[in-house]
Order: sequence, then C-alpha cells, then structure tokens
Amino acid sequence: MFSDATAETRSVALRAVRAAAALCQTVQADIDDTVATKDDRSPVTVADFGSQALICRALQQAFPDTPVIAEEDSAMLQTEEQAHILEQVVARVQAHEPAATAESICRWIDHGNADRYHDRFWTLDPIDGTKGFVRGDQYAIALALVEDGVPTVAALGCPNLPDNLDDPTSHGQVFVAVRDEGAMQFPLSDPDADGTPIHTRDTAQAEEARFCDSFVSAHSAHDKAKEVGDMLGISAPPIRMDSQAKYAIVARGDADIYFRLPRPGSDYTEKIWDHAAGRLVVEAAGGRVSDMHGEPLDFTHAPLLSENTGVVATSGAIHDNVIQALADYER
Ligand SMILES: Nc1ncnc2c1ncn2[C@@H]1O[C@H](COP(=O)(O)O)[C@@H](O)[C@H]1OP(=O)(O)O
Ligand SMILES: [Mg+2]
Ligand SMILES: [Mg+2]
Ligand SMILES: [Mg+2]
Repeated sequence: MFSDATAETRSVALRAVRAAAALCQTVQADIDDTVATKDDRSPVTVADFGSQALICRALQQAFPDTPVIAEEDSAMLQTEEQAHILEQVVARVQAHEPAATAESICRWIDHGNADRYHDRFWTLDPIDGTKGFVRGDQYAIALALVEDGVPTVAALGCPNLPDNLDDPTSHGQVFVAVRDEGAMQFPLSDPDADGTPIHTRDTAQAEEARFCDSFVSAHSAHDKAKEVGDMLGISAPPIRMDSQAKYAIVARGDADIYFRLPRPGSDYTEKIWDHAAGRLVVEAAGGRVSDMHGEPLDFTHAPLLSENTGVVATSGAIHDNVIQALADYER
C-alpha cells in the first residue's frame, strides 16, 4: 500500500512508537509514584518522559537535521524534588537503551524542544491523554512528520484500544498513515505481523453517525456536542474517550465524528502535537478534518494551532453537514 519513498521514515517512526508503547505499558501496570504535576497543574508521568526520550533518541539518530517539537522537556526532571521520577525514567529507558544515563536521557528529551515552525519537522506527544493513562484508560503515543505545514507521515500508538470496541479483551494497535497513500493498523503485540488497511465508514446520512468526544469534560464542551448531535438527528450515545485514540476510531470506522468543541469562555489554544498524527490517520483513511468553522488545521504556527478554533474529524461524506450544523448552532 505504501510507496518506497517513505520506507525509512515509516520504519523509524513505527519502531520508535512500538518501543515507547512497550515502556508505557510497563509503567501503566505499576502506576503509583510515577506521576508528577506540571506548572500548569496537568499530570506528567515517568512514561511521558521515557516515551519522549526513546522516540527523540531514535529520531535524532536517523534524522539528525530534522527538528522535533514535542510536549515535554527535562527541566522539572533535573530538580531535586523530582529526583525520584528521574531515577525511574532512567531505569525504564535503560530497559531499551542499556547505555543510557540521566544526562543522555535529559539530552534526548530536550532534542524535542524545537520551539518554532520549520518547513520540515517532527511533532510528538509522548503520551497523549495522560489523565486517561493514569486512570488506566485510553492514551496514545502520537508522532507525525510535518512538511510544508502538512502532516505527511504518522505513527499513532494506542496500547489500550480494543481491536473491537464491543470486545475489550484484545487490544493495542499502532496506526501508520502516509499522505495520499492510505492508513494501516498493526497489532502492538506482534512486531512481525502484517498491517491491515483501514477505512472510515461510508456513512452518507448524519443521523446514522456515532460521535466521540473527550472523556474529560474540561477538554471539550460535552453539552454542545450533544446538542449539535441532536440537530443532526443522531440517536446513538456519544463515545467518551481520552486522547487521539478518538481519531483512530473514526479512521477505522468505529465512529463517524470526533467533536472537540471549546467550552464557553475557554482561552485554551490547541497544540499541534495533539492533532498532527490523528489528522493524517483520519484523512489517509478517507475522512476529513477541519476546525469547527470548516477551516483546515494550520500547523505553520507551531507549537500552537492559534489560527483554529475547535476540531472536527469525520468519516468524510457527512463533513459539510456537520460543519453546517455547528454554524447553525452558533447562530
Ligand atoms: N483546557 C483544555 N482544553 C482542551 N484540551 C486540553 C485542555 N487542557 C489540556 N488539554 C489537552 O487535551 C489533550 C487530551 O484531551 P482528551 O484526552 O480529552 O482528548 C491533552 O493533550 C491535554 O493536554 P496535556 O497533554 O497537556 O494533558
Ligand atoms: Mg502529552
Ligand atoms: Mg496531548
Ligand atoms: Mg500533558
């Protein structure tokens, strides 16, 4: 399905995300005492730092000249107060990179601290949905290459996502997408398994749609999504889920719409690493992604999506209807 042009990029991204997913799974199995609180009061864990260290290390080795814009930095790890977190990060990373030291790990993490737009850069959320991760629910490891402002290659790891939403017993996929070429899912449990192509649902009538939104009500206006869903005639209950796993379930046809609608009075600006990989996975699988006004997501103001308000992803054919319903709702 994928052309040879992106073979090395895809394979480095896929291997790095698989290693980070394995690290996250071992931390999640034993989550106590691995969580700290950042200056903005949001949680960060040993796994966020460990995941960013492993992925940035792999990117730096393979593509030394391509900047990385990632969520975390090592500053708080280097404080005395968080020495116990750093110690655990070192132990977790050494399981994958035996020669790693506290110093090299902090350097790898900070390789992800390019802070402005470039014509070609990687963007990484080492754990997207940290609150879900800490709760034992959904989270994602989201990596995308952005070229000329558009995501072109993505690897989105979803270690807790069931293969089938109605049967939570088997789970864990990584989604790989290439712009204009398609999207595939690979089981995390078997590095040798072939990928399976994924496609959005061919839903033509909005009333047949299922929509998903954030689990955390502070991240997205649940009531607005519900009311717009009612206007579209949607009767199925919303799927509430943490992280970019929401993009993945739209991409593979478990849901038709992902609503991320700002809460009234919120001054939160979305970050590029929360949307670059997910957007590409949905678009390459046949869907559409825009902001809530139908405008394309603009990654040229990295690290912020400062030109956009809200995000809407759909299976494709119903996108214009959904955007129209949002405009009618706002009126
Ligand atoms: N007030 C907010 N509004 C919208 N998104 C937020 C807000 N605060 C944090 N986020 C981000 O939302 C993402 C997860 O949202 P969800 O799981 O609901 O889709 C995370 O990346 C999280 O950032 P962070 O990574 O700093 O925690
Ligand atoms: Mg994160
Ligand atoms: Mg995030
Ligand atoms: Mg965070």
